[in-house]
Amino acid sequence: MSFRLQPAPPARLNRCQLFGPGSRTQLFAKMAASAADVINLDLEDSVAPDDKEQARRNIIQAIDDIDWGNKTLSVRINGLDTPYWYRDVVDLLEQAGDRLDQIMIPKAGCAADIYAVDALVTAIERAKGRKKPISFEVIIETAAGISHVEEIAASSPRLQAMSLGAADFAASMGMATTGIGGTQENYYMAREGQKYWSDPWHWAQTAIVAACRTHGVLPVDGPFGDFSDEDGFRAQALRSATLGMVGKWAIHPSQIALANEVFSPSDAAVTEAREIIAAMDQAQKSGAGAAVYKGRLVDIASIRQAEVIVRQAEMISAGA
Ligand SMILES: CC(C)(COP(=O)(O)OP(=O)(O)OC[C@H]1O[C@@H](n2cnc3c(N)ncnc32)[C@H](O)[C@@H]1OP(=O)(O)O)[C@@H](O)C(=O)NCCC(=O)NCCSC(=O)C[C@H](O)C(=O)O
Ligand SMILES: [Mg+2]
Repeated sequence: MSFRLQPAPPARLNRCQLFGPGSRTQLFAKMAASAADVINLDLEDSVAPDDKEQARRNIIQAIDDIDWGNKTLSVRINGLDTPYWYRDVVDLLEQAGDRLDQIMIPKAGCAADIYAVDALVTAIERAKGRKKPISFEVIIETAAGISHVEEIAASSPRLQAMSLGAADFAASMGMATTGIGGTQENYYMAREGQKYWSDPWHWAQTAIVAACRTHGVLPVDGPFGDFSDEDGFRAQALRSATLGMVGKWAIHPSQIALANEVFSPSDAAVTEAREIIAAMDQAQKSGAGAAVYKGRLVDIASIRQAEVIVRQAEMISAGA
């Protein structure tokens, strides 16, 4: 381990982030009653320009009026290249109550983007005497964002989570696809007449996970566009979880249970993790640095892997 220790990410559940447009008020109570860990009320791309001001008012009212339970409540503001974002921040921070937990900054391109929002939020919090500091989450969804992913992850102590936004990412990168997440028809290897599909999002996801883990931020997989494709969503989510991401967005209620299932360790995985920790405990007591568990090597690194699973299980049972 480096002299500089890897910071722990925020100890909260982030298995599913459910999105809904700020202009569709009839969805808000359904979102609050859902099984998602995080709610994202949207002011950005799911809201038409003519509806932006009304959507902002809807969200400010709903933050105070609706019982959001113990969910993390986040609002996605407009991008810093638009005329809307500063008013989103000012109105939210000046008019919404303390139930608002987080602001999501889309299309983050460099650390200075987060610095700008932080400066504005900090000034309003002080001026208004807001007691609870607002946290941030960002979306990496541009070529600039992925190029500067590490400086963005390190940009502010307010930053808790970072998502990959596959739709805008594909557009910004000039990728030859209109798909949002998942394997793509033309992204394959060919061998002996057979096609083997690969994952075009893999490298961006691993870059995000590495940046997040370096700076104690939660790495999250973004949207999967085809909400009628359960198998496709599950496969994408399983790949993300395997790479170290902690959760995934849902753009439709049908995706919530799938995300919760994939990003919650199974009972068997938790039992195995506890057994590995116990096996290593025994080994260390007898002076050994490694042990054999179910015919395979486990060592001190296995304890750290197992502890990730046990910690996640403990958070789930504490939140249940
Ligand atoms: C995608 C939708 C527009 C579909 O809406 P709708 O046609 O109403 O769906 P259904 O008729 O199938 O709905 C069934 C019931 O579920 C309720 N519902 C629908 N959506 C939600 C929701 N988001 N939260 C809670 N409940 C929801 C309906 O009201 C029906 O209820 P009932 O009648 O009582 O049975 C819609 O789902 C939607 O608007 N989704 C969110 C879209 C969104 O926010 N997009 C932004 C995030 S993705 C993005 O921005 C891309 C990213 O930035 C990137 O670049 O990658
Ligand atoms: Mg986007």
